[in-house]
Amino acid sequence: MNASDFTAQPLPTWRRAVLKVGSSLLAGEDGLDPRHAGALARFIEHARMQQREIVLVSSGAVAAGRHRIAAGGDSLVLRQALASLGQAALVTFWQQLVDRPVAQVLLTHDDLRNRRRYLNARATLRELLRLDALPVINENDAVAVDELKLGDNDNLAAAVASLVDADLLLIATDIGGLYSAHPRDPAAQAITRVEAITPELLQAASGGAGTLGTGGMRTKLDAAAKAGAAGIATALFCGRDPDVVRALHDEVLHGTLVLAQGDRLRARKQWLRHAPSSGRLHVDAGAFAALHRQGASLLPGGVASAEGEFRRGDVVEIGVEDEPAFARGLAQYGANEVRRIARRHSNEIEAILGFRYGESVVHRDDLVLIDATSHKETST
Ligand SMILES: Nc1ncnc2c1ncn2[C@@H]1O[C@H](COP(=O)(O)OP(=O)(O)O)[C@@H](O)[C@H]1O
Ligand SMILES: N[C@@H](CCC(=O)OP(=O)(O)O)C(=O)O
Repeated sequence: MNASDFTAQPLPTWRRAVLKVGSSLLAGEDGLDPRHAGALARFIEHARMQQREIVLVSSGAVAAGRHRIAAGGDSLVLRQALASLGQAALVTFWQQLVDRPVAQVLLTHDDLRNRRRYLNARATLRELLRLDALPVINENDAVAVDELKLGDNDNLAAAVASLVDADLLLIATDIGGLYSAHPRDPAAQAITRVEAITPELLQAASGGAGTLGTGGMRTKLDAAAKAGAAGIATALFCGRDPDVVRALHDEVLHGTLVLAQGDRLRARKQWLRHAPSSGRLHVDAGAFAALHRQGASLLPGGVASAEGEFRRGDVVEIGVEDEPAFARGLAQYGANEVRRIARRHSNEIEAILGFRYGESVVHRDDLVLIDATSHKETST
């Protein structure tokens, strides 16, 4: 069983991806081992040169912690302690492999279910990408408890892919991709393309993890199903094979591609178009032109006033004075905050409010233009 079982295929077009790297690729005899991570780091740097963005979800804290302290057993609380012992080493490990600042972000499922924390995590990650830092995400193992735990970083990576509006989820593991049965079965066949995740496939993937990993192929398929439902394709590949990783530079996948269910942007824009709105932003002609022609974000300088009592994260309509709305989007700031920063420069937000979620009132990723007369969706 190796990567040559998987015939080459093009990667879907992408501009922002989440790359998940499993413990199976990082754990060595003396703690974390850069042998396989080096090629992945070069891929991350190559993507950056092509103006692409990568958010890294990296396992390996438990493996790093195990090396630092002699402790037997495998209880949940011991794993949590080991993750705490190893997390700093994990982030330092990645920092040594890439040329720009890395930023540690620890998340739990609970964070992503809580509306305020979800929005804050999203704003922080966007800001890190804008600053050209490499976010390195891991589960916040010390506080994750059974019922709140995402269970594994494969599912965390899928949630993060939706959170940051990624176009692609890349999962690097220690095997070439998905097989029709556990790879210990000599009859197992490589599956290069998955159009729908069926109960049979889930069954085929349920034979358990490798010695170092946690979830095995099953959690990777669960993650691919979640990403797919959000319109994001998943590519599973072997991060131990430098040729496989190198091929990604040329948009070629030797592994398994799990297709998305529908188009991500369309699904999201469709939702924005129909979700109930909680208020309205009245904008000036300059903002109208910027949003319409350049696909820009709505900055506070272009906002004349806010109507309604919307909160941060609510859907709002956007219109010029009292004309019919020409756009809809998610407000980055609540109505009272928008009233205070309206007509001001983005640089002044922090001085006025005492905090800042980002420079825009509505980010362009969260904006859909509508034809004010026919209310048909137009492109942004
Ligand atoms: N149908 C299958 N196809 C491929 N791998 C499978 C399958 N079923 C179980 N596996 C196991 O999943 C492992 C990869 O998952 P895991 O050990 O959790 O790695 P990681 O640390 O990268 O998450 C493989 O090494 C393999 O042993
Ligand atoms: N948060 C844990 C990883 C849990 C996990 O999902 O591991 P893996 O199956 O190797 O991706 C750690 O950093 O060790």
